[in-house]
Amino acid sequence: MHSKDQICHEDYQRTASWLLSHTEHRPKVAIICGSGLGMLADALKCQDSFPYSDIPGFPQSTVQGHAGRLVFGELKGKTCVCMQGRFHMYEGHSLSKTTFPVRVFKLLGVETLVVTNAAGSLADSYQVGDIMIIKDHINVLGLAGLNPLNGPNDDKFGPRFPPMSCVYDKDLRKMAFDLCKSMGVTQFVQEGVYCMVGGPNFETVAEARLLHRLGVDAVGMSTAPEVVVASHCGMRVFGLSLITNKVVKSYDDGEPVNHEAVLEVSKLRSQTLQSLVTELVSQMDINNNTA
Ligand SMILES: O=P(O)(O)O[C@@H]1C[C@H](O)[C@@H](CO)O1
Ligand SMILES: Nc1nc2[nH]cnc2c(=O)[nH]1
Repeated sequence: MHSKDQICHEDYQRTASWLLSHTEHRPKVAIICGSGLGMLADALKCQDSFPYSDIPGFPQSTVQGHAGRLVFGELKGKTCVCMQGRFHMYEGHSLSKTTFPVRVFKLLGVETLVVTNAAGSLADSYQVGDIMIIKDHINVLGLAGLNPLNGPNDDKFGPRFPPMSCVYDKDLRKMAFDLCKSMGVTQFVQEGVYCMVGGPNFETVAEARLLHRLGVDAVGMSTAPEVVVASHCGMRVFGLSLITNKVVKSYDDGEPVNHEAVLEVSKLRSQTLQSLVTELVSQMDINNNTA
């Protein structure tokens, strides 16, 4: 490690080598679980799991609803690695630390990243409990110059100036929507734009109105940096937001949100989300090389 915030290729390599020597799983898909969505990992068979505190170089999870475990295993015969708990900038991590696992996954051989999050809705037609397939994102922090790719570019991962105009894979989005049809759940499935803000406070009414006018459908405090880093190193990306609350856009009514309520709603759709992600991974066109 060079300085507190600067992470070099060897740091990622060291963590990846440690993991490769502690599990025989060789994942092609990585799944990042959002707040209260850690149960996605419960569907993995033949699990090897590691608390983040045991993994050299890994940051620690500090948020309730993020267990802080890396779980390797199989979803319908496809080898995956699942983060039960992610890292947010508001916890005090640098953006390069919050995205550290994504580059480690790349070195493990992961080709597809599935991101999930809990988010508040701005779109008037959305309901609490809706699942939003992420079509695109607005990275407020990135627009303001806070980007995990800041600093010297690591050409071994990707180019200095990566495009971001088609990040969320169109085929996977269609596959997910078709799966939702066959599961009979399209009445609560949406497709929309996710916006990442820094948090940890939820939005003021004026901020909510601004985001709404910008075309944001759902807002949260994560995901965009992970997706930027994954896309930079050539991974295919698929994302889901679970709408846990409606963001208050009025001074006269609306229930102020809190994290406990967010976690409570996550439970409501846990089974559907688990089935959707499992089926999606099982239908993905990936070569499953086991060690
Ligand atoms: O990790 P995610 O983005 O799912 O977590 C969301 C955003 C905040 O961390 C938290 C607020 O309840 O949930
Ligand atoms: N920023 C933000 N993040 C969330 N995560 C879950 N709900 C919300 C919300 O309303 N706003």
